[in-house]
Amino acid sequence: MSHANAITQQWGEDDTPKSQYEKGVKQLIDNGLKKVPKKYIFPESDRSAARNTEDPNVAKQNLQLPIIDFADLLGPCRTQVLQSMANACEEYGFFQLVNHGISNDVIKNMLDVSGRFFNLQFEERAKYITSDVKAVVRYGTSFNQTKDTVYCWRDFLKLLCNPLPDYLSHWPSSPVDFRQAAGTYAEETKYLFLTLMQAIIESLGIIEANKEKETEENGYNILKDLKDGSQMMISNFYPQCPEPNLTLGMPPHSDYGFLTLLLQDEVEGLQIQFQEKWVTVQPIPNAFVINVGDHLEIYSNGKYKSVLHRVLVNSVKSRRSVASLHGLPFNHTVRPSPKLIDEVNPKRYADTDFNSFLSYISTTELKRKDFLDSRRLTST
Ligand SMILES: O=C(O)CCC(=O)C(=O)O
Ligand SMILES: [Fe+2]
Repeated sequence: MSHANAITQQWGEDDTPKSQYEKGVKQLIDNGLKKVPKKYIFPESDRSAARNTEDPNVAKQNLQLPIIDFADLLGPCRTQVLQSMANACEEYGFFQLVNHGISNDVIKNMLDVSGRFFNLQFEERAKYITSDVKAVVRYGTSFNQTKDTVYCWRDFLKLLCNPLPDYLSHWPSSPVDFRQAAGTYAEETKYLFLTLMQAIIESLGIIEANKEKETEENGYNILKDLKDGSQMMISNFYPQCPEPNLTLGMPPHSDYGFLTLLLQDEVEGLQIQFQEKWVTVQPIPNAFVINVGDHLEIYSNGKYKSVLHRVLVNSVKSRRSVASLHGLPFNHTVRPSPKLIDEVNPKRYADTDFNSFLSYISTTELKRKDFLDSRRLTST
C-alpha cells in the first residue's frame, strides 16, 4: 500500500496527512486550513450545536453562575457565604469566584505568557511533546492523542507544579518570562485552593469553623495532605475554527482532583451541563470559574457534584484558558469522608487513587464520567 493510501485509510478522505494533525490545530490554522478535516468532526450527539439553534439540548441564554465573593467568605458573613457555596456545589458543581485576592497583573501575565507560548515556532513547542502522562511538562493536542478516535480543536501545555522549586527548572524557558509568570500564578492559585478547601470542608460540616485541630478520624485532617498534594496546570489554546459547528474544543468531560480553578479569557466557549441542557458560562474579567472535581464528589460522598462540561470554538477569535487542578498526593487514596457516611447515606464510591486514574486515562479514551462511574457503589 502506498504511503498516501495508508493515510487515507486511517484518516478518511482528507488530503491532510496524519503528521500534520499530530502537530496540533494551531499549526493547521497557521498553514491556512480552510475546512475542518474529518478527523475533527464529532458525532452529531456530542456536538449538539452551539447557541442560536433550535436544538432542545442547548439553552438559549448564557448561564449566570452563582458568584462567591471571597472577601465576604473571610469576613463576618462567612456562614451565609458557606451556605451559598454549598448550594452552588450541589446544584451546579460550579461557581465564579470574585475578590479572590490574586492581583489582576498576575492573572494577566499568566494568560498573556501562555498565549505567547502557543505563538512560538512549532519546533520550540515540540520540545515538550511526550506520550508520558506523568511527565512534568507535556505539550500536545486534542484530549488523549494516542487514544482519541476524533480529535478536538485544542492544543495544550500541561505542567506539574508540586514540588514547585524542583519542577520549575523543567518548565519552558521560552518565552523568557514564562517560568516567572507561571510560577507565581501556580503558587498563588495553590494558596487560594487551600483556603477554598478549608471553606468547602466547613460547608460539608466535616470540620467546624475555627477548629482547625478537629479531625475526621484517627487524627486525620485532609487539609494537611492537600497541602502536599498534586497540582497540575493546563494551558489551553483553541484557535479560531473555519467550521466551528462541526467540532469541539473539548468533548464533554468532568475533571479529576478536588477543585479546578479555571481562568478563561474574554472569549466565550465553556459550557456546562445544567438541568440537562448545555449552557454557556459568561466570562467575568479576572474572576475564577471554580468547579468540583471527581475526587471531591467522592470525598463528599456524592453531595457535591463533579459536573460535565465542554468547550465550543468559534470562527472569529482564538481562545485561551488556564485550568489549575488540585488534589491529594498521587499515591493517596480518595474515599468518602467517614463523617458523611451513616445509615441514611451509605458509602457511595469505592476507594480510589490518582495513579489508578492516570493508568485508566492512558489506556482508555476518556468519555464523559467513565472513571467516576467506575467507582460508584450505588446509584446516586
Ligand atoms: O477551556 C475551558 O474553559 C475549560 C477547560 C477544561 O475544562 C479543562 O482544562 O479541563
Ligand atoms: Fe475540564
